[in-house]
Amino acid sequence: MSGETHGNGRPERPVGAGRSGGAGGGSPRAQHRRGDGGGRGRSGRPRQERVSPARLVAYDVLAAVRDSDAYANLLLPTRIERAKLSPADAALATELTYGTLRLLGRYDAIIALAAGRDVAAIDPPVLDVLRLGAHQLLATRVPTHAAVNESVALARRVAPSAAGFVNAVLRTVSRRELADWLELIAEEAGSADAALAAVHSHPVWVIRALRSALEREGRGDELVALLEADNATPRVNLAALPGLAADPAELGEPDRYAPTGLTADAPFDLVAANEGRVRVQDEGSQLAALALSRVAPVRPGERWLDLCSGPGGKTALLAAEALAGGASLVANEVVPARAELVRRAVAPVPLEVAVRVGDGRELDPAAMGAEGGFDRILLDAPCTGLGALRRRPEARWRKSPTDVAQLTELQGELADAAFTALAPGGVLAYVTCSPHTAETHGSLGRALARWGDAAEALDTAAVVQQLAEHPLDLAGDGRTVQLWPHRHGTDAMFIALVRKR
Ligand SMILES: C[S@@+](CC[C@H](N)C(=O)[O-])C[C@H]1O[C@@H](n2cnc3c(N)ncnc32)[C@H](O)[C@@H]1O
Repeated sequence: MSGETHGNGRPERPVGAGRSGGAGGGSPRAQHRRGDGGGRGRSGRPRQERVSPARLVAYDVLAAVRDSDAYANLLLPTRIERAKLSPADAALATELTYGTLRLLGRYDAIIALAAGRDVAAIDPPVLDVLRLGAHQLLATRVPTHAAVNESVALARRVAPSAAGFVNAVLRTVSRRELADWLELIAEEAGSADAALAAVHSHPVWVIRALRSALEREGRGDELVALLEADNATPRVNLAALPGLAADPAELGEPDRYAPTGLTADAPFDLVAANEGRVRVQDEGSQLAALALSRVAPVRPGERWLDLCSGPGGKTALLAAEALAGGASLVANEVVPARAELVRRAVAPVPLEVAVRVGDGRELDPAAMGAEGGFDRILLDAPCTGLGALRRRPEARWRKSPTDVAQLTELQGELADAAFTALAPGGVLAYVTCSPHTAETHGSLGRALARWGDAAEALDTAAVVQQLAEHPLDLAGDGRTVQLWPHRHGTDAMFIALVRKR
């Protein structure tokens, strides 16, 4: 990790001195005027130095995330393919992109100190070059000279007149170890939460939401472990569709909890060889789908609904379970492109899964082939996704508390529609990939209050413990299950099973 090869001397002057002057002196715009970005050849034209293709791809994705709200996990693979990167370069591009996006809050605090100015005063393309450079210097084994020189060369391409500024800021960054910088940015922060936010690179409101979710379990002291887990690269976890693929133990290393889950040395080869019957899927997502399919033995002819199914990861697992038990399955999704992904996800399962494109709040079970209602409904509700921050590196910077208010309203409406569409005796699984208590206990608790005696909260923990391969360390009264990245190695999935009386 950090500090193995880069210089660790002291800065030539205290970082605080940068407050007035900062590295490189003057604003990047002033440098544009002075032209101390250098980088002109004899012809007077800007020099085009070679930048490694991996760094170009990483910069390209950061720029698209910034300018076009792109999703790094969707864009990166296509950019890697287009640039024909070797496996080693693809791994570097992935590390640089994901690492920089996850730790962007930390790097911005460091860059602000090193540059002596707020990052808002730095042109966005220049800032992205600095963030990429800071990540290489502070979190990778890239040698200092390579990290700085490549960043300066990149700056010459995307913001030529700021090359000198980039050089100066990154040289300042390189003069301290990561631990020193973390101490400094914590000291500079205005409050304890702001210090946690800067050091662990999460927005303050997310830190508070995660703390409150942990404190609800009496485990507030696990906050830092959770923040660290959010910043780590998650393992590539697979699901072997039961009855359609070989057992996890035959394919690789079985997961600790999900009976369908595994890891493998060459996961993508395994996925390709199994043509959709082995899929990439978080272990917690598998447990959520299985909690519904295994809450009780399946009676042949049962009718199941996956209400918010795109892109279809849980639908595929439910489809395999429905096929084995003789149930039917309808998948609903409001976004047509995501419904198409659901169709692709279920294609390898030899079960006729009807995929409906529509708003889950407007359901007519009879028109969907379930006269009298569905026997099992999965509501994997749209949510902030705060439980999957390791997987969606830019997500933490895109969400805001306003989203929570809008989403909890939608969650309540979808839950009411799902409960109405249940047959008497039917079971609803309310699931979020967020541990935010407003989206978990808040949305669920209000729904249960509305449904009154018609609803019975089941012992979800007992169901999940029963199906898991090893006992899970769970908190709470059993009516809900909250999984955690730092405790279970899964996304922070929330699962609650409710029966309609
Ligand atoms: C958390 S994701 C579901 C993930 C999915 N279960 C899986 O495992 O792949 C929530 C989905 O709900 C969809 N959605 C949002 N609002 C909806 C609505 N009103 N009706 C139906 N689906 C909706 C979103 O487009 C998104 O695909």
